[in-house]
Amino acid sequence: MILDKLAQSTYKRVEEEKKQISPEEVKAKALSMKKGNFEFENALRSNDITFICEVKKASPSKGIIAENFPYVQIAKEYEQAGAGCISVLTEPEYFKGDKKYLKEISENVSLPLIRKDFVIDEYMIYDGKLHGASCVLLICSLLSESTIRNYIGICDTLGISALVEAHDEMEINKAIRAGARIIGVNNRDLKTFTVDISNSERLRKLVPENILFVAESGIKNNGDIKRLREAKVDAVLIGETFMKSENKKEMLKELAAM
Ligand SMILES: O=P(O)(O)OC[C@@H](O)[C@@H](O)c1c[nH]c2ccccc12
Repeated sequence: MILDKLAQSTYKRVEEEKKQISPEEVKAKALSMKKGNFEFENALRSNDITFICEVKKASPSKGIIAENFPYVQIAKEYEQAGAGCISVLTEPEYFKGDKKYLKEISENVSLPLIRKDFVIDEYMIYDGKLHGASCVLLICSLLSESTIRNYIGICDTLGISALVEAHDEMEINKAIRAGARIIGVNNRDLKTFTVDISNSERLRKLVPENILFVAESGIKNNGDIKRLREAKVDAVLIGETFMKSENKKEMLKELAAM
């Protein structure tokens, strides 16, 4: 399965990173920064659906999505278009992401940013904070319930949020028990790569209203947004549809239309 490969390669990457900057140093540096104000989750609490727009060059399911990849400019366009938050892929091998994209984008836009990566070590949370993240992704199928709870605690000390990603009913319950304040449902099945928006519609019903809910992946048009609005999701996470669109402002307007 692709997630196993991703986890393995991430593990190796983090071991290399620890040789450059030790875990103690990354932690101390992150803790010495100004504590965040949970900007990411606050942005999701607005009345209407919040758009989390993703900066993504490639993916295992689609290969290269954007040959031309002016990441800072893309992030600025998202900000001007009216996005609520931005997701930045930092996984280098399968998504062609980079931590420097996150850092540079944080220096050029003021929207809350999520570090989109496969967090398997607390090192990545502290390092995410150092690179300007207001949120990290915690994937249920990669982490135990107690680890998720522990990582949310680390995020709390830094004033950043955790988006806990679930695929099915069991993982939703795991996320709730672990104390998630934001749960994301990936509409893409990572075994088959097929997408189905009804996954979000179905699982939304299992999540209490006080927990923020994000529908992720495979969102293409205004009809999809209408369905998800009706299902009472708080936010949508959209990558490919925006990355492939020439005019991101027009695209967001079209998607958001009531
Ligand atoms: O490009 P899409 O289909 O709009 O999907 C965006 C986002 O949901 C997807 O990139 C994603 C969802 N969960 C992830 C976990 C890791 C990496 C990437 C993802």
